Amino acid sequence: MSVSVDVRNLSITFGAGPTAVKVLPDVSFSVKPGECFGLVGESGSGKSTVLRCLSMLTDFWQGDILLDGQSVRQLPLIARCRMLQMVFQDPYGSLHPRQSVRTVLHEPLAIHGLDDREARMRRALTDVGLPVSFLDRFPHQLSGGQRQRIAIARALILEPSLLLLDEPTSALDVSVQAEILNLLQRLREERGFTYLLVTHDLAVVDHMCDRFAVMQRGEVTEILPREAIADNHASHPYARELIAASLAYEGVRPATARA
Ligand SMILES: Nc1ncnc2c1ncn2[C@@H]1O[C@H](COP(=O)(O)OP(=O)(O)OP(=O)(O)O)[C@@H](O)[C@H]1O
Repeated sequence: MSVSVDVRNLSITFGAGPTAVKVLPDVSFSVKPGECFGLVGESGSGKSTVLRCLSMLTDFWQGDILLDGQSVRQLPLIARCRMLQMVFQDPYGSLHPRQSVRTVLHEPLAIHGLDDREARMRRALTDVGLPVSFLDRFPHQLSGGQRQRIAIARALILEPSLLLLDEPTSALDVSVQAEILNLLQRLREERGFTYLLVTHDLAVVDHMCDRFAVMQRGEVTEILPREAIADNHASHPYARELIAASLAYEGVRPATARA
């Protein structure tokens, strides 16, 4: 269930002519199978854009993105969806208000022609710690944390190997954040998923990630192991500053301890 990720010389420009902006000039990093790799950095540094390029939600980039050595561009849509899934920041915006949980979970199974659909939907709900009776609920009948669990269940239902997590807890209150992070941690331990996790919060990196890249203005300034946070081992000035600010703010206690 694990997959490696190689991003090589990824670049993208939005717009054309005099208003064109090169948002990612040249990004490279690798993620090992089963690793949780964080992307952190200032707002607008291009973290979400990297995930969108990886998932081909944005497809006009240059460079190479390889999943287990295979170019993501060469993967047919169906195969790509089976290999990687994305969980977005906003559990309110990512679920259609008129679709029941059953519809949300059933749709990918039908598109991919998978059988045993009822059993798969029930298992997905159980996997994310929700009762199967939630199949008949609509988004407005769910709390923010429950919605995010449904978004995770939707991502899991096709049994992908790689999850792209775009600030999966930042729209949630602190105690719910810890629950969702613990859920993601448990799922990775059980299934061996590879995670690529975008976050603003170094406490989340400290809790979840094996390594992380610090981004600034579309560039990876430094790639560090999680252990570099506690005693601020970074050598790039921006990475050092970011970690120092985070340590000063809250001592980068694990997110679970803050709940
Ligand atoms: N479709 C687009 N068209 C034009 N500019 C875009 C587009 N998508 C992103 N950008 C720009 O690219 C830059 C990087 O955006 P991105 O969302 O990747 O940053 P981020 O690091 O994830 O930010 P945040 O932490 O605030 O979510 C921003 O300046 C943004 O305005």
